[in-house]
Amino acid sequence: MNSSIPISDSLRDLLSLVSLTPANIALYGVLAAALPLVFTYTVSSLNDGKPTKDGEPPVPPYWFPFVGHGFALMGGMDKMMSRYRKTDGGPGKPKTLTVFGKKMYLISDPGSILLMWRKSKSVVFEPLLEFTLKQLFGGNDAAARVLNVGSPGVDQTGLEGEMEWMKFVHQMYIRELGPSTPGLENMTNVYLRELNKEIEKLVGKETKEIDLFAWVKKIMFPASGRALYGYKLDLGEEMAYNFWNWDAGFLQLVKFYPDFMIPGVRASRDRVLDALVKWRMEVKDLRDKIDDDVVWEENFGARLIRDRVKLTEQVLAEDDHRGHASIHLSIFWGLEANAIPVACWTVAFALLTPGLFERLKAEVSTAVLPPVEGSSMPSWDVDMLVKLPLLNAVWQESMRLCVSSLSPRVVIEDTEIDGYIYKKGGMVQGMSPIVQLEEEYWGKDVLEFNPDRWLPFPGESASAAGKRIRDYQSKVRPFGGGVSICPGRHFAGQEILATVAVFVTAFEWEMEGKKAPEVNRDYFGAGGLPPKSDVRLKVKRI
Ligand code: HEM
Repeated sequence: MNSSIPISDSLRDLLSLVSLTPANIALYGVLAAALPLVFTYTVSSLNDGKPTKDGEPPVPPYWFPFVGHGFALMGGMDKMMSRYRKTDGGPGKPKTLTVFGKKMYLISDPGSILLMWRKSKSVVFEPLLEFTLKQLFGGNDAAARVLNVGSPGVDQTGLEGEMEWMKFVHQMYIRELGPSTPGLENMTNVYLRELNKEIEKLVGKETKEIDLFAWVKKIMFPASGRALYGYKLDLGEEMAYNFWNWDAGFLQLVKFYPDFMIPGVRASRDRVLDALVKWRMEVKDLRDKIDDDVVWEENFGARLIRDRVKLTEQVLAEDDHRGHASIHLSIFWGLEANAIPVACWTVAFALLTPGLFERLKAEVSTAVLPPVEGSSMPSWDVDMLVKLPLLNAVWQESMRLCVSSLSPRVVIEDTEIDGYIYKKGGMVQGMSPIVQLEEEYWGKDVLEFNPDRWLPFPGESASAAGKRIRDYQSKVRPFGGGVSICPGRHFAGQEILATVAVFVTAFEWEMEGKKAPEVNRDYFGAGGLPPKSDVRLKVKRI
């Protein structure tokens, strides 16, 4: 008899579950909503770690049908990858994500990223040009059309027979920004001259307290702007404010944030566009009066810009001011937005890493030349400067820690990379920032600034050191790769190395007890990363 009591109790429990009380209705609602999620998660977990039936990289488990990995992605690609990294027990396994029915492939093995760049006929950047131009640089349909002509993976209906603007521009990059070209040499010389002028304006013999990052930005923004765009573009304080205010919202623009969530970002970008409109109006009639052989002059700056202005005028209506300005803004952003933060970090580490300042000062003194007439600042043998091992090591290590460049591509034909199939229509992200900070490649001190890892270790043979350092170089790719690799990388290198040389040579610094700030990694994928805080130092001219 005793045993009947529990049976009737459980029956009562069961009946109470099926009776339709409001509490039960709510419970069933929750269960009904959870069921598809649990089902999706269970099925996707069963396939975890295996290639898909089409041979694509494995799909990590996810909960939400259709939304797929969308929510996880919103939490940040870096956090997502570090979770997968833990589950995989090692680095470098590629992943297929599904996001609102679309495929996104994440590649985080350095060798596979390189292979992906080499497949430049079927894995291309061009289908993203229109999005980039409109969403980030404020371009219009007419300007997007210009970039789309001849672009692989972009429907060419209605574009046949028009000029392939991007093709010409890529040729110009090689001609004007390539190593040892007169274009590059002149830009670097102008940059150094303008850097010196800005410094002479701002620093004297009396000691001054500064915020290091803000101060380096203030000096470099007009100097590098003039090296590319000449003297007629407004590079004053308001322009700088608008530029950095817009740049700070860059990731949110990529994610289509509305204006109320990023107040002032689009408005600041429009002010920068206005400045470019004003500049073009002022200089455009001079373009045919300047000899083709002139590599740099004050109106257009570098010949590259003069040639881009001429080319753009062949394909856009003369009065499409926004169209012209947005195309000119893209290279202006490339120039300022990445190189300046990287230079700030390189200077900060050079000054604030114990013992480094004196070593660097001694090394760069071998490339110093007497000041040019009319200047109180040293000048430089740039060819020597760019070969200095410690200076380069400091730059490489700063980029490893402080640049977060993704390399987005679209698959336009099914493509095999390292044994996996990447399907047409999918988007690919080369996850170089993950490689740069992977403990298995760099060791326990992966997050520490250690320029000496880029130099031969004590007792290491030259060939072993060369091999190790080449291997390291293959794991730091801040400039992307393949045919869309950053064309400004040689100028960036020269300008950053020269800036560090000037900053360790021409000033007396008071930096007792100060440390380089922490890197703000919330900006994953944004290029040159900002610091979490500024650092106050005292400085005066020697
Ligand atoms: C440290 C500084 C810099 C970094 C980290 C950087 C990074 C990058 C990256 C990651 C890309 C995309 C590459 C890819 O898709 O694989 C890129 C493209 C580009 N960069 Fe840079 N960049 C820097 C400096 C510069 C400078 C100084 C200029 C101008 C002189 C410049 C102009 C450009 C342009 C025009 C593109 C687009 C290329 C195209 O149309 O295919 N960049 N940069």
